[in-house]
Amino acid sequence: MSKPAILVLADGSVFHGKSIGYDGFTIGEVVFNTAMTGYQEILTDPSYHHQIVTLTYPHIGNTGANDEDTESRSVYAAGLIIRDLPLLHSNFRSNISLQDYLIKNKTVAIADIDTRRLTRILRDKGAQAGCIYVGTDEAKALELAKSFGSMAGQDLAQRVTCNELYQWTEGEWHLPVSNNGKAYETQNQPEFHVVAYDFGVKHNILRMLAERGCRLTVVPAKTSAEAVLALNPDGIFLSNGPGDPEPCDYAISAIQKLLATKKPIFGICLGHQLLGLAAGGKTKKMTFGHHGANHPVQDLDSQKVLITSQNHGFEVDEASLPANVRVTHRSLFDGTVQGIELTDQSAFSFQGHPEASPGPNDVAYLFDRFITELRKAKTA
Ligand SMILES: NC(=O)CC[C@H](N)C(=O)O
Repeated sequence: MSKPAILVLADGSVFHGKSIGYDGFTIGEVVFNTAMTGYQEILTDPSYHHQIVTLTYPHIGNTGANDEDTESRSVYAAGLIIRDLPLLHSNFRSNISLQDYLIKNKTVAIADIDTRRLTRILRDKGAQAGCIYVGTDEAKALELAKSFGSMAGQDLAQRVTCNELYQWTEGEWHLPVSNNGKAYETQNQPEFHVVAYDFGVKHNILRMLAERGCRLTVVPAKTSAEAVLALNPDGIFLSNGPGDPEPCDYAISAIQKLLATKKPIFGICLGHQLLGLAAGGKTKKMTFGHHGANHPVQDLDSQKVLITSQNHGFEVDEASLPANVRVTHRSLFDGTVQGIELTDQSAFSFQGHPEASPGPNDVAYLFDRFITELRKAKTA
C-alpha cells in the first residue's frame, strides 16, 4: 500500500497525494516540465540537481525504466511530482517499473496530485521552493520548503562535476541492438580531440560528439585553461549543468583565457550562459524558465522554427551583450535568447538541448556545425 504524502510550496500551497518513491522528504526548487515522455532522461539530467520536477503530462511511467536511458550515473532531480502512475508498464526495453526505479535510486516522489493547479501556481508566481513529504505533517513540510531558499546564487556545477578527467568514446544509440549486444557503438577512429568541461554533462551530448568523430577528454568544472590547453585539444565544449551560472567565476575566467586562443568553442545550456558571461554579458533568473521537449525556437539565420528540448531557469540578458556577440536563436514562447555566437571568432552556443534526450532532434545540426568549425580550424 502506498503511504500518504504531501507537497507543500514555500507560498503555503498544500497538495495531498501518495508516495510512489523513497520514504522520507525532499526539498528543492519546484519546476514544471511539459515533455510527454522521457522521464528517465529527465530524472538523470544533472541540470536538475536541487530541483523537484513536476511533469504536466498526466500519465507517467507507462514504459517503465531500463539501464540504458540515463543521462548520467544516477538520478539527480531532487524529486518527482506526477498526476497518475499507471498500474501497468509495458515496453520491450523496460526491466523495472518507474516506482521501483525511484525507490532503488532513493528518489522521493508523489502522485495523485492536481499537477494543473500546481503548474498554474508556478506560472503565476514563478518557480519556488517546495517539499515533498511522505506523511501528513504540513507545518513541518512548510518549514522544510522554506529552508531551501533560492536557486539564484547557487554554484551547483562544482558539486555535480566529475572528480577526475576521463575519456569518452561511446557513440549514439542505435536500433537494432548491434551484434555485440550493446546499443551504443564505440567510436574508434576519431578525427578531432575535444576537451569537454563537465559542469553536469548529459551523456547524449558526449555520444553525439563521439558519433561525429570526436575523441573526448571530459574534465572537471574547475580545470584551468592552462591544463585544458596542455591536453592540446582541437576544440572545447562547455556542458550543461545545474544552478546559477554567475557564481561559477572559475569557469568564466577559464573560458575567457580559452577564447583568447581562438580555438573553436561550443556551449550548451549552462555552457551557453557561461560563454555569454565570459564574453562580457550578464545572466538573470527567469520567472519559471523553460522545461520541456516541445518548445519552439527560431533560427534567426534560416528563419526555420525548431521544436526543442529545454531545461533552464536562467537566461542570457540580451541587453547586456557586447557588440561582438550576435543573437542567433530566439524562443518563440517569450522572445528570450536561445543562441549566440561571437562574430570575431569561432565560438557559439545554444540555450536549449540540441542533444534532445528526451526530445526532438531539430537542433542536432549544431553538432555538425561544431564539426565544420573544428575541421576548418584544423586545416587552417
Ligand atoms: N540545463 C542546463 O544546463 C541548465 C542551466 C542553468 N542551471 C539554468 O537553470 O538555467
